[in-house]
Amino acid sequence: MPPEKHVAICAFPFGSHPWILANMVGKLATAAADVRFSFLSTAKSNHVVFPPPSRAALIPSNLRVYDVGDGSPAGHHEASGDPRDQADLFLRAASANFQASVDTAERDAGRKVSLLLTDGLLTVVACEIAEKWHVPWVAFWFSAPHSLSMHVYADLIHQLRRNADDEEKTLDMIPGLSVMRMVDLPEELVMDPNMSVSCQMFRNLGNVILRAAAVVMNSFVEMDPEPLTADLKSKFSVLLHLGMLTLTPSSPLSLPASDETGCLTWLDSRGPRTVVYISFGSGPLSSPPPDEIMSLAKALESTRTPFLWSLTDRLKGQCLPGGFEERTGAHGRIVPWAPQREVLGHPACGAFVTHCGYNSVFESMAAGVPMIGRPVAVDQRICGKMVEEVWGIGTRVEGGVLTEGGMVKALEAVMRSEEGKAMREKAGELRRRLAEVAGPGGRAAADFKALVELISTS
Ligand SMILES: O=c1ccn([C@@H]2O[C@H](COP(=O)(O)OP(=O)(O)O[C@H]3O[C@H](CO)[C@@H](O)[C@H](O)[C@H]3O)[C@@H](O)[C@H]2O)c(=O)[nH]1
Repeated sequence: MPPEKHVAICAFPFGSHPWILANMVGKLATAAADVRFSFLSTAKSNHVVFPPPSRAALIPSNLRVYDVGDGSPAGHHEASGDPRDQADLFLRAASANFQASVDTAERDAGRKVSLLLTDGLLTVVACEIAEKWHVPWVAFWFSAPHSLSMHVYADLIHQLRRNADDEEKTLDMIPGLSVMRMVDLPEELVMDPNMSVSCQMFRNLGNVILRAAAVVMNSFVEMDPEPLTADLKSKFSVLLHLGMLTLTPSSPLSLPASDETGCLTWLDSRGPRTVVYISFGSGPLSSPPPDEIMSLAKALESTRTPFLWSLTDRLKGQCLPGGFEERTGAHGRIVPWAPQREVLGHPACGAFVTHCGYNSVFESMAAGVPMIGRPVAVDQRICGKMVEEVWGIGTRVEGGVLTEGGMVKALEAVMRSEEGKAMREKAGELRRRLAEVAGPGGRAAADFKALVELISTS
């Protein structure tokens, strides 16, 4: 007999988003074995997240993966160039492309879709499809809860933000956000909505997401400021907190954690808390400009700080000073991809230079490692601010950009000073707290059960 329920999952196929969604869906498919799940993303993203044949074998049997068009014009192999243009092309065609793939998925399953599960960034598209098909939809919010709140209050923010002088105004009219300023707003919220399809969609997101049957947060209710959580709870029909989806026990579909690049073995040979780990996330939009990468490299070389750097071959070729790898080979290592969670959890890891992506910040916190933040885009200013000003577990680089002098100071402060010791102690306290709330008795475990129930009965 075919499974009774059929959940279609719409992925936003950029950066870490499809990985985290796939990890979550892997867990849901295991927990709700009689529900059919159809995971829809671009061929390029599916090929990375579910590469054949080895990882494909790990996919639960009730989960099928379908390719959707990436929006590139007919005749082009795939959208190319600026990642923002790729996102725009994808979003422009997303509604039609998802609907076409769902038709195939429904034919394969012999069942109509009963629920749509979507990345929160696809809110406008998902709402349009779900309302057309008369099915409920659930949105996953993978970023900081603060940024969701900013989207929900976008109209109010836009009324109050009239000119450049307003940039330093705090957002104290929004519950739980009094520490944030206008200038910390995610850029997709402040971009001119007439610029592109994605700008329009992101600008409308906050109003439309209120119509979701449920919103699932990638955070722990116990870790978020109470006024913020209480306010969001009052706005949504159902608000669930599944904890950091990359932290809680992984499904077979979590990000690759194997140590193919030998990072952990290399760390084994280093002293406790001596190595600085560097990564600017999983997508090209989050990398600082080449001259800043160059300045960071110079600071690592001049201070002889042991380092492990996750840096793509392209950036390595473009941005490092000539002969850098040869000169620093005795104390540094560059790899194209690192098993980040394991690296941060290694005793040799003393600090993390990060773009302050939401997952990276929480992975560092879960490992008790202090951070040096260089926020680059989207929600990273918010996360950087939390790290430095609210949690006290790191510092942002001087002037907001990487310079050799600023980086030397930051390394000294975090790796070797009393200030750095205090940051590490606070990070250690948060690590213990996170371990407690992520456990089987925590709220995240109860909310996961509630989501499985919702999926199985909607
Ligand atoms: O060598 C590497 C590099 C990255 N990662 C993993 O990749 C993920 C990166 O996630 P995140 O830190 O959130 O960065 P982005 O991939 O850049 O994430 C995008 O999506 C996030 C969630 O919406 C936002 O917070 C960020 O600002 C946005 O850039 C983390 O789980 C890392 O552990 C590795 O495992 N190895």
